[in-house]
Amino acid sequence: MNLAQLNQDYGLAGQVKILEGTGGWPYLEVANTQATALISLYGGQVLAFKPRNASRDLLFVSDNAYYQVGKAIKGGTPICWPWFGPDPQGLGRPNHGFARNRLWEIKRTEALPSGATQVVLGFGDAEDTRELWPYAFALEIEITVGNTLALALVSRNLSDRPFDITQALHTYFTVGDITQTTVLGLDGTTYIDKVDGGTVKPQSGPLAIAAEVDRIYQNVPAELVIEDKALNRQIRITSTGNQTAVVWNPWLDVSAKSGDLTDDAYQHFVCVETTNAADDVVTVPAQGEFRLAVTYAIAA
Ligand SMILES: O=P(O)(O)OC[C@H]1O[C@H](O)[C@H](O)[C@@H](O)[C@@H]1O
Repeated sequence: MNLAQLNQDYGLAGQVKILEGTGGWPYLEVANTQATALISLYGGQVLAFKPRNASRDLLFVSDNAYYQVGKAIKGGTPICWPWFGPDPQGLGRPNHGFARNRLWEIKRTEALPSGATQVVLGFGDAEDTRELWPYAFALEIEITVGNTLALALVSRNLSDRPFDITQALHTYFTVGDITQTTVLGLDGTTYIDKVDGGTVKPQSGPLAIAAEVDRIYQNVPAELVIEDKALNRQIRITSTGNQTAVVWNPWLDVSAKSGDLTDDAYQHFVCVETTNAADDVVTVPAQGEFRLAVTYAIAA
């Protein structure tokens, strides 16, 4: 990949620089008056986002993350697409689909009048995707770096028949101390408990995390909040296009067994994922599109 050419085509003076980074592929370094961010072309994912007035990054990236073609980067904002979780047809295709395991392209970059910077990445079907999933598509992620971080995942169906997808914006949030972290907004919903054989259970009150948590929450509201007492901040998650949200923390045993997590990693992050998961399947009509969007705001 020709970095000089990428910078000429997509660099924005004082806002966007394209550099080669870990793994040997290009990254976009965004810096504007409101925030800084680091975006990897591999996976099409944001690895760092810090508003100018924030003391800690919004996002968590594992110290043991893989930066290897064919593997997912553990941290930031991975994209699970065109399915969430294990292969829905049990054919042995990769967990969470193929979007997080490939290089994306830069589609456009723009300095917005608000002072924020927008970066749009995408990729479409190719021989290897058609072997895994037999549809023509164009997938784009619109990333807006400003006082908040906004993501919109747009799935375009270029085929002449509908397709079904499940998907996730599988974001890893930095927390000061998981034992002093709660997730608000889920009270009164039900969840599929993946650590208890998929039993459906009611949620009552805030979600405190004191063991492995892997849950698909159903009929979630548009706003969820991570309350982080140790860092003395809240992360407000506002989404559209989803009826489900996944909360995941691996806790000690799973962290210790995962090659791309340090043993104590679970203490420092929680995933609150904006999803179309379980029964929240999206059908994208032939030649149609679907938009899943989320905004993350840090509040004191
Ligand atoms: O390790 P990964 O394939 O990245 O998956 C990490 C996690 O993603 C989601 O949160 C799923 O609900 C979990 O079951 C899974 O363990």
